[in-house]
Amino acid sequence: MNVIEARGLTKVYDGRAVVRDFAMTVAAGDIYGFVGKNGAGKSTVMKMICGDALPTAGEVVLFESDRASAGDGEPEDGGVRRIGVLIEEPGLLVNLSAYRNLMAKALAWGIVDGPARCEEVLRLVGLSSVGNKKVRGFSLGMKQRLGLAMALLGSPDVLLLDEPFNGLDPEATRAMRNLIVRVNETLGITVVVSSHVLDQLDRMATRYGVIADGRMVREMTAEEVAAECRSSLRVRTENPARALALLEEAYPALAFKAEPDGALVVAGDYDDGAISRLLARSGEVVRELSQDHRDLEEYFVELMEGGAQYV
Ligand SMILES: Nc1ncnc2c1ncn2[C@@H]1O[C@H](COP(=O)(O)OP(=O)(O)OP(=O)(O)O)[C@@H](O)[C@H]1O
Repeated sequence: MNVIEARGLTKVYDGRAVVRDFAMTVAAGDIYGFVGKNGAGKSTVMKMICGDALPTAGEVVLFESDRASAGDGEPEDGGVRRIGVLIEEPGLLVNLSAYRNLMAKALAWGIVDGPARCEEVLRLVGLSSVGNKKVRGFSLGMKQRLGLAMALLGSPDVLLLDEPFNGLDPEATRAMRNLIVRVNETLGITVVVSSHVLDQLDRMATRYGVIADGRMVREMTAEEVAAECRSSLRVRTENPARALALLEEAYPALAFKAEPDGALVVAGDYDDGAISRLLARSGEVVRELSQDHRDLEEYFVELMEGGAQYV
């Protein structure tokens, strides 16, 4: 089931479209890595999904039932209550304890059995031992985890987390990442997490969406991203045309590209040793045989900068 579907989503601020004809699909169970540069429109999209901002045009369908479309006026709750949100500052009252912050929200939301639920989410995010301490003394990482506890309070089916690693040190970043994976795996909560910390997304995202200039550049699975980033093999021989013919004949499942300098770039599930032996056996003089690895960051920067082909 798709838990979020955005279609033709557009948001205009002060006469400027900051999100344009935007499409996004998040399936149940995903950890959806939402990638984009500063100002690309990530927060605005997330606000439209959770009902904090109304779209100027287009619609967001939650849990496959219609909710917010342009010009609806006040959004109805067609699923918004099933979304937990951590966007920007968690809005904590620093003179109150973590527990009291949670209780204030539990009361405002009319959450049944508030005290037990607050204890439960504190335990979930690893803050039980400091639940009665004032938030004023919390580190940024603890505040972010409390923000996550607030988002979890209403037992959501989906979490929207906007830049949850911002400003966190490596240990707090790891704790936050582990927490996100745990709520996804053990509670079955679908998570949309925006971040430009790509190596963190790389360790948890099951799908990705890349936004540039307010538009969706591409959505893809983690496997598709891994395939794009897989190593390629660069082969330079004395007689490139003959080498290409030999390799194409021997390995029909691989992809070959001829570079302007005569080198062949081999992509796919290749065995570099076998290729080297084949060329040597056939009398081809190999001048270069090297692996070329495209890293994730490089790939996403390419997508964000070259994003001419929008979906
Ligand atoms: N309430 C608003 N009024 C006017 N312009 C806005 C408003 N909110 C966002 N913008 C503008 O919309 C654009 C997209 O902002 P948004 O915060 O959605 O981007 P982002 O991808 O989340 O970036 P960042 O990572 O920096 O938060 C920016 O140019 C921003 O200045």
